[in-house]
Amino acid sequence: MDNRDVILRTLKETAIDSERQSFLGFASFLSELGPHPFLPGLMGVVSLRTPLITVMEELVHRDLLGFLWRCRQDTGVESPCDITEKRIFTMGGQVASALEYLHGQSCIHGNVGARSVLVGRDLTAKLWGLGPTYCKKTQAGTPGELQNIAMRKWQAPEVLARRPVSQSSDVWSFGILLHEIVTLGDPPFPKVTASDLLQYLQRGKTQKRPANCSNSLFSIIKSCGEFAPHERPALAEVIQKLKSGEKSANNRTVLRVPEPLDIEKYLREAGYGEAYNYIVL
Ligand SMILES: Nc1ncnc2c1ncn2[C@@H]1O[C@H](COP(=O)(O)OP(=O)(O)OP(=O)(O)O)[C@@H](O)[C@H]1O
Repeated sequence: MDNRDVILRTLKETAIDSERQSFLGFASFLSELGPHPFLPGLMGVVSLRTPLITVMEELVHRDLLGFLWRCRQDTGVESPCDITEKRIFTMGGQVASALEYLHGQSCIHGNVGARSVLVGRDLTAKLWGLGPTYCKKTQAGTPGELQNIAMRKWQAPEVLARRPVSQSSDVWSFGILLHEIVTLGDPPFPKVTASDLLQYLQRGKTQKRPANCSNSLFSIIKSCGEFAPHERPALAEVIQKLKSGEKSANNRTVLRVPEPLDIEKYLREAGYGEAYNYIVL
């Protein structure tokens, strides 16, 4: 047995039958996906007695969005928060590799973004947020249907337009994720409301190049953000570009953002509904 830290996901004992089925269905979905170096490891499931539990590998820095926000300022105390351009290429390659693996299993993730990536002690990035993937696999969903209205700013135009989604729709969201990393957690399209986003994209507008973003990183972000799904690159190509970019990327300049995060402004600009409850730990 190895000595990995774990987290326990438990189902409340008062859960009704459909909740039990969904909990166990999700655990079995994870187990069927099998292990991948950049998906959080499933260590075990307690399914025969209550409380039902899935035991998952713990990634100590939790979700990437919160991690990026903690990296914005150098607090002086010892911290692992040194995001360099090289680190972006490395993390991006890890997430892209997990996404390619999911696609190989006939899944569409549907929820790619910094909040759906977990970060380990050694800053390895692993793709999570698989709830919508599981839902899509188990329910015959309408093409382009949004599982969660709060995710519009991350979704490809065909999803916003309720047209058929494909694995290329994940590639669009992956480009948004790279943009989130290089801006240390800025909201996507901050000046456009979520309801105006589709029209904005239909007019051919795109995100501007962030101040810290190199040409090679921005060219990957731009290619993922092509309006037509067939013009976006395949993940294999994205991975190859990230690997080659990683070799020459700057590993010294640590990215920082001078102003502290204003959570209310973030929620507004990211298009989250008021009910969404996000805290920086
Ligand atoms: N294995 C883990 N290690 C460390 N932190 C975790 C782990 N799993 C979840 N967390 C933390 O708990 C939060 C909520 O987890 P949860 O599993 O509900 O994720 P989620 O991204 O909302 O997934 P889904 O979209 O499938 O509901 C994550 O954002 C993360 O901060």
